[in-house]
Amino acid sequence: MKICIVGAGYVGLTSASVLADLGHTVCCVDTNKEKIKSLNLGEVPIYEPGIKELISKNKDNLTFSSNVVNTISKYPVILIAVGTPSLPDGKTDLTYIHSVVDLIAETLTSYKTIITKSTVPPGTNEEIHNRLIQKGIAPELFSVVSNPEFLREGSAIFDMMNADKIVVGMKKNDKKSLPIMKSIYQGLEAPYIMTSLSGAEMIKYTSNAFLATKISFINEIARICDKYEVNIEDVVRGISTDPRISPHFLQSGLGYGGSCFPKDVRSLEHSALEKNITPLILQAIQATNHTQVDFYIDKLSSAFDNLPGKTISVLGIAFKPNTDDTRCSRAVQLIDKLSQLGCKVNTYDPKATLPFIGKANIIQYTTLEQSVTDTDCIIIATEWDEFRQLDWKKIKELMKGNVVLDARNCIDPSSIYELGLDYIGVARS
Ligand SMILES: NC(=O)C1=CN([C@@H]2O[C@H](COP(=O)(O)OP(=O)(O)OC[C@H]3O[C@@H](n4cnc5c(N)ncnc54)[C@H](O)[C@@H]3O)[C@@H](O)[C@H]2O)C=CC1
Ligand SMILES: O=C(O)[C@H]1O[C@H](OP(=O)(O)OP(=O)(O)OC[C@H]2O[C@@H](n3ccc(=O)[nH]c3=O)[C@H](O)[C@@H]2O)[C@H](O)[C@@H](O)[C@@H]1O
Repeated sequence: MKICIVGAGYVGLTSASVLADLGHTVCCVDTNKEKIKSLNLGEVPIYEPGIKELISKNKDNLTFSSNVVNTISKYPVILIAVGTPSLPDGKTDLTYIHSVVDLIAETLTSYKTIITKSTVPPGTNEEIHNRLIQKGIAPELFSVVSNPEFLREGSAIFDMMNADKIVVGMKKNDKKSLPIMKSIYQGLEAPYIMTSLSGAEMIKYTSNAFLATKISFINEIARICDKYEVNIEDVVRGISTDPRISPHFLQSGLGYGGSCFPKDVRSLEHSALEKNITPLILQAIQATNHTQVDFYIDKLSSAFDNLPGKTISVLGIAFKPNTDDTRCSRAVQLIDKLSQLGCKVNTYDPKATLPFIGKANIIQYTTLEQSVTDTDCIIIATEWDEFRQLDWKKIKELMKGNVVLDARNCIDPSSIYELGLDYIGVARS
């Protein structure tokens, strides 16, 4: 099958490499000429384990182009994977989606299956269908399919190849799209969840909102445990043998970040408010998440007579391990807040780069050793394996002070205490 993937971001590139690996002829297009140029030179503009190798393995049937119109016009299957960021009021910005749909409308002369993989609010795919009709495209010339994506950054290839489901939303009278979707994903052993266009959109938002709920819930419980000197890990162990609860997504820490949970929970709140539903739980999830970084800074302040002026090494910049993505990273927010408080911040990340430059009291180092040297305190802000396995004896020799704040509950407090360092965590008694 010939598939054009629109958008060479995390989802577009993962889809392109996986679908090419499944044997399809794939062209991935993007308006960002620099991105396409580097992809055509064999470079991959994002860090995602395994993606470079998979692109290279499938180079015979995977191409990249910045000629979006030309490619869209030639391919019968268009998979849209462009960004859907938040507007200031939380509503989803559909500008990129609309511009792709308009390009499809301009060039459509033979039947196309238009698949929306980007996360879009309930009602969007119906709007896409109506937009094409309003532009004079005959309904028998196209089908719109909602096919949301559930991969995680850092394990994107694995997640797509081992999907636990393939959600397909279609219009009631659509008889053509299901066989096309099944042949696109032929080779993946995942159950199909069939629903309406808006049903598929709601499944995606509900999934992300539910996962974000688990995180904010456990962070709130950790705050209570902290006051009663109870170890949060004991509590999680104690509840998670119950299959109704499960052990997943109950890691307390700085809170959720990334390009999706913050924007998608806000977007779902916005969709609810538009229909006069007050989404109290969605609002509470966000309120807890927004105050997590401050909660950790308060904990840190209690370890010093005067926090401003101290030199702090923040280990981790990415919003989670195994990615270079810093969008809505809690680590970045922590770095920014500490610098605003008057601390000197050294930072280091194995893959990610600070999204801002030129702040006098923030320095990103290229080695961990440089970042921790002569610091009063070390904060683990992203739980990269490299930070879980630190040689704390060596680190202690490099540091000036003796405080370690584990903001991701990823190190064993006893290994820190043994060396005479002070371990600070939330609910890690
Ligand atoms: N990042 C993730 O882990 C996941 C993201 N999603 C959803 O997938 C969508 C894409 O997310 P990411 O891949 O992270 O986005 P991204 O921001 O990494 O990439 C989007 C790409 O689309 C390109 N683009 C924008 N307008 C275009 C146009 N008119 N024609 C061609 N290319 C265009 C941009 O230049 C950019 O390279 C979003 O809706 C997101 O919510 C869903 C599941 C996982
Ligand atoms: O729609 C999306 O974009 C994707 O959003 C998340 O994937 P992702 O953002 O890549 O990463 P997660 O592993 O879900 O982590 C999100 C945030 O939650 C935090 N988190 C995660 C798990 C946990 O137990 N505790 C916790 O604080 C992470 O540190 C990170 O900041 C979902 O897990 C994917 O299923 C979904 O496809």
